[in-house]
Amino acid sequence: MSKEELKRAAAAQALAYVENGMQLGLGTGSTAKHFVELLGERVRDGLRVIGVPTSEVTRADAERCGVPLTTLDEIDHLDLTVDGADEIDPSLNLIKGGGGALLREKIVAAASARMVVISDDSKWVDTLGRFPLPVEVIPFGLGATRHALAAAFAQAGVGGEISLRQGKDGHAFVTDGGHWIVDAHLGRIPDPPRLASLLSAIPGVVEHGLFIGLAKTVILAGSQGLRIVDRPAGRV
Ligand SMILES: O=C(CO)[C@H](O)[C@H](O)COP(=O)(O)O
Repeated sequence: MSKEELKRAAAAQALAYVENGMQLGLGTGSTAKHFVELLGERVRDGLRVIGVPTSEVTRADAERCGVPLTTLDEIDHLDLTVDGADEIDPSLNLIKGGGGALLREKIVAAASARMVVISDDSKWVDTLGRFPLPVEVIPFGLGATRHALAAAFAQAGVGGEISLRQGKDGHAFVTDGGHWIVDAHLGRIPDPPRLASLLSAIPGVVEHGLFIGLAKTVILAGSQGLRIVDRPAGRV
């Protein structure tokens, strides 16, 4: 199976968690796009759901696929969010934000009773950090924010280069919220919850790509088939 087929297989399995009448968070990225397309097929067959997209790209995909949409202004909670991830560890902590949608993705996941992550099995790692950690920042005061980030990384016992993400036009990549993203090349994050708290305390940081304790279930598709992993009880 190709990587795209694996992603689609994981997305198809996530449909098993969808029930009639549900309010759904719709993730961003190539794997989440498969889910939106498959959900659209079900909607055309009569499934009644309403979705909140986590990015403008996903909004356009969902509209194209005929999935009815709302916002977290009109409703205040979701039953289920289905989203991809860049890395997943055995405690089901995640790195997200490779596609630049981490802020809306985290708001939507936090408003959901359940977050199901769909992925091919290449994203499963023993320790988070090989994938550069995205941090969404306010453009104002970037130098000071970078300095504070470096201090937080040192305090957490990690270190590495911090780079400002660039868009296809060669300028700073701008998120749907009008912010910038820096990617921190840390290699290894031994204590993700501690690093997450340190990053959240920095004024210029809008949000970071560590998703701690949000994913309840991960559906991994690999050459041997599907593996469903639920978060171990009591683990953050
Ligand atoms: O966090 C994300 C976007 O901000 C994506 O879920 C993540 O980057 C995975 O994307 P893909 O499914 O394309 O590998």
